[in-house]
Amino acid sequence: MPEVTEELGSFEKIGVVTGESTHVEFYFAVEDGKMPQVWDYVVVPSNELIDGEEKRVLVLGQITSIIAYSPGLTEYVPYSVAEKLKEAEIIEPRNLAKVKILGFLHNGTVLMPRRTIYPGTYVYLAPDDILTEVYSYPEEEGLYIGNLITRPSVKVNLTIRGFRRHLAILAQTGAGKSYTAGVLLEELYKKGATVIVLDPHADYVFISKDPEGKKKVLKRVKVFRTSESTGRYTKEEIGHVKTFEIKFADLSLEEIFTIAGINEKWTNIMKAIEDALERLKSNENKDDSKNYTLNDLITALQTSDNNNALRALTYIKRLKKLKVFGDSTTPIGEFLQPQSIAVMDLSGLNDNVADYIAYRILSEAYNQRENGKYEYPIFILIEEAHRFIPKNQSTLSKRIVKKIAAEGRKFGVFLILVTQRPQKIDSDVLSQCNSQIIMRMTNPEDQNAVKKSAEQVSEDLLRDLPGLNVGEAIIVGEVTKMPVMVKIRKRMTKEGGADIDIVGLLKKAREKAKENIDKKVEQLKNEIKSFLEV
Ligand SMILES: Nc1ncnc2c1ncn2[C@@H]1O[C@H](COP(=O)(O)OP(=O)(O)OP(=O)(O)O)[C@@H](O)[C@H]1O
Repeated sequence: MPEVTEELGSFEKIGVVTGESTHVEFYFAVEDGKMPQVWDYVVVPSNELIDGEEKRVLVLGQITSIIAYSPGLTEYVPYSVAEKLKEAEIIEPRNLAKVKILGFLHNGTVLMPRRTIYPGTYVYLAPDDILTEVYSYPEEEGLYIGNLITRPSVKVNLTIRGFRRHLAILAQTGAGKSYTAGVLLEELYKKGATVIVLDPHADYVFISKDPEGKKKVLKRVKVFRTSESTGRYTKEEIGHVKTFEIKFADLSLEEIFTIAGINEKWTNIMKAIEDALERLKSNENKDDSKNYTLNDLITALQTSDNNNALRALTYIKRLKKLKVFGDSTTPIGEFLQPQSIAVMDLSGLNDNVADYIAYRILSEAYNQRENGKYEYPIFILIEEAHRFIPKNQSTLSKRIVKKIAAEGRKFGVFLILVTQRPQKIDSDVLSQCNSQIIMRMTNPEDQNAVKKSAEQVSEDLLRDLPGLNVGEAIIVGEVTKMPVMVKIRKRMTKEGGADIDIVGLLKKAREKAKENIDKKVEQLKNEIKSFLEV
């Protein structure tokens, strides 16, 4: 921001501070003829003590409401008087604007003022170049997410450094969460990130293609599916799809216990399974000692004369429902490549299967970083996060997501959680997300859940949420220097989950219905004709 000198003369003056101010908000009387918009940005000069030195600074604020009134037309003016004032043209409408202070820039960081803005201070519309400076970062770390809602000419960047403390994208359905997450994926890819996407609705399976689905725009994208999964889109529609599978014999004993839901206190059951596996291993010739299948284990338990083996069977049989066991294990290395996006398409799978796959991929990816086997940071995008980390309910993936939320930043594993049900998600994990992209949200319970999870989310901000349009977001937290209201930019890649074209599809349905009737009529005519000919 420029030093505050007389050059403020080139700024557009729009009012004067009036009434009572504090260091967090002030009011100003809007100059006649000026029409600022709610959510637009203003600057006011002020004095601050910085490192023991008095400095003139420009404090940036955002207009949170504008009250229009007329000194003559008070609430209780009867109609007859109001009409006379109007006829005499002495209404004199006035605007009073309320401003929330956002802070001032000092050496690239934002500081909050300690002094109140004095009544009588001139208020200026914040020039574009000041706003651009506030919402930009060096090329290496800035992610271009969109433009200011009130100033489309100002680009808004987020800092990739803010992802160290995880991010949540929260909004009601249809507000534009997946679209926004897609924009983030494009930006993360440009920066060289390794991204794993858990995708229950196949919203990201086209992320490699341009919006028309014709050209490949992101080169290193892989889409995985289990062999039994039918998915939302066909393999031909997506292009290349890789099979994700796990060889049963590759599971450790602990993994078998965990996924079968065997409590660590049930030592007899655990022992029976361990013995059965030992028998399977020793039965096989040495070369294929790791070739036994889940069915082999079930048979081994069934044929055992040990009662505990029969008890174990109930739990082991549950694993059959997982339907991810195949001839080999997809190595985690397939998901972890520098500058790449790996999309695990979970569409069409039931909750338990999706949960197990999420648990397996996240645990392995986390281990790779924890043990220093993979050297680059990993970003994990979890769509429909409430399904994997529900409140008051335990799932396999919840344990590992909680671990990543608490310790991931130490090892360079970062979460991006996407959900339309903030109230249904584990509140510990949500509050570990130090940045939020919040879009339209009208449900008060969801608003409250968001408020509880993030200290930067104020009542003011919650009040604004229902007023956001599709594709507009409020972004708070470590990814931005100051809270910001953004119109998310256009995607350069194809969406998977775009809203269906109801009008177009219904038109096709009518045409199809007519075609069916015409066919039927034609058929009847032919039948009558052949009947008459007989
Ligand atoms: N920034 C944007 N620019 C243009 N169109 C957008 C934008 N954001 C969202 N849309 C459109 O709005 C519709 C809903 O978006 P999206 O599917 O991302 O919403 P969602 O919040 O993820 O919904 P759901 O919870 O149902 O998955 C889509 O058709 C999408 O194309």
